[in-house]
Amino acid sequence: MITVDDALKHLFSLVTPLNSETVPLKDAAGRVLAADAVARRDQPPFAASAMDGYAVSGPAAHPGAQFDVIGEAAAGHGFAGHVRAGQAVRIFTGAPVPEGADRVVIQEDVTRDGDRITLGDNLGDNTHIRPVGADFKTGDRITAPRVLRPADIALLASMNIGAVTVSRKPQVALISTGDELVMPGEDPGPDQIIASNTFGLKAMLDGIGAQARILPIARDTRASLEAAFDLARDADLVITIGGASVGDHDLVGDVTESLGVKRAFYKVRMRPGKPLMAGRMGDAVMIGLPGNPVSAMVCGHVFVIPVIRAMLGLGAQRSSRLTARLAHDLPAGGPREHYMRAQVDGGAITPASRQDSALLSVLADANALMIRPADDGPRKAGEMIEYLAV
Ligand SMILES: Nc1nc2c(c(=O)[nH]1)N[C@H]1C(S)=C(S)[C@@H](COP(=O)(O)OP(=O)(O)OC[C@H]3O[C@@H](n4cnc5c(N)ncnc54)[C@H](O)[C@@H]3O)O[C@H]1N2
Ligand code: MOO
Repeated sequence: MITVDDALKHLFSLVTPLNSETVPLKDAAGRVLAADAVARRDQPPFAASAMDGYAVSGPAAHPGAQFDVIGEAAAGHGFAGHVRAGQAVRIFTGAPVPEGADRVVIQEDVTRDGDRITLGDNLGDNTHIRPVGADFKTGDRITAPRVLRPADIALLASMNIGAVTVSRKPQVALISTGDELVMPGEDPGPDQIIASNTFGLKAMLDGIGAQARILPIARDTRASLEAAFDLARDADLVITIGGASVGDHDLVGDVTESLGVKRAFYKVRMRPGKPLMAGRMGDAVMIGLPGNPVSAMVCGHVFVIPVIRAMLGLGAQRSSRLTARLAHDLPAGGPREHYMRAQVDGGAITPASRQDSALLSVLADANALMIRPADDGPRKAGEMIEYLAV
């Protein structure tokens, strides 16, 4: 059995980052920017008023000063003339500040009588003008790689970038294996249960920028499993679930081997998730996840998410760990690195009382996988311990 870190290293060595494609900006949220985006203009492109008021020459703006209003500047419609001594231009938020003016006095500080204004007593120092390029300048860059968040999309739009270069979405084929499984919504026989793992994993992987496809369930025969692999031919990542252990009906290892998969490893010193395997299947990475539902989801967090991120060009890094304070004492741990379903609340972490890897309800109640290193000694309440947020 190898360690989690070594298994991850093997997995990363199987990954080649995917190529890129160009997508319209409106479809780019959550995608990974694959080439720097370069601003095509200054923003604002002109000195702009930040408030509704009157544009005047700054030095003349003192309490009681009077000006003649000679025109108007609105957003989208600037004032063409020049503002001279004793003159003001009515101005609105977002409008270009006219030539000769370098200050906007907000309308709350002005009394207007016909076309004449008088400034009030509390003018302050703020010019209420946003200089050219205050937000960004032509040539400013958003650097790749970067997962595009809504704020990035708004910034790209403002830079007048209508389409962006992003990493292609990893295509993932998810194959459940086992005669006991039926799809959600179907009518299970007395010895059957519902396939849950492919659904949980699709949700997890689609959520980080992959495109996962749930294939028909492979039955416990070589022919059925081979047919499923055939359907997965164009995937970047082929994931099987179940059939990975040592039972008589656990066929994934045998079948993948006969299909030419060179196994990079089998079995990891972790709990849950021990019977994990991985290798290369043609151009694709193949990962065989254990069937127990919590094991499959934990392996998704620990291994599959980092693999997808590496394919997206985000680097070869394990999932980021946080730390929390143990809420109570723990007895010594076991020989495998243990990802315990846990609750983090106000900085304190409490592992669930039941840790059986079949219990999806416990996983759904958890917001953390608390990580106990292999052969961990007893722990005291208050000690800091690492976890993955889930
Ligand atoms: N003698 C031993 N038995 C087992 C060992 C072992 O070392 N020696 N390891 C145990 C561990 S740990 C795990 S994890 C399981 C994993 O076994 P498999 O990967 O072969 O998984 P299956 O036997 O096919 O299924 C296990 C369990 O999970 C259910 N299952 C499978 N696929 C799905 C799915 N898509 N959705 C929902 N549930 C699924 C399946 O019905 C079984 O109940 O082996 C232990 N045994
Ligand atoms: O490793 Mo199994 O995955 O402990 O349940």
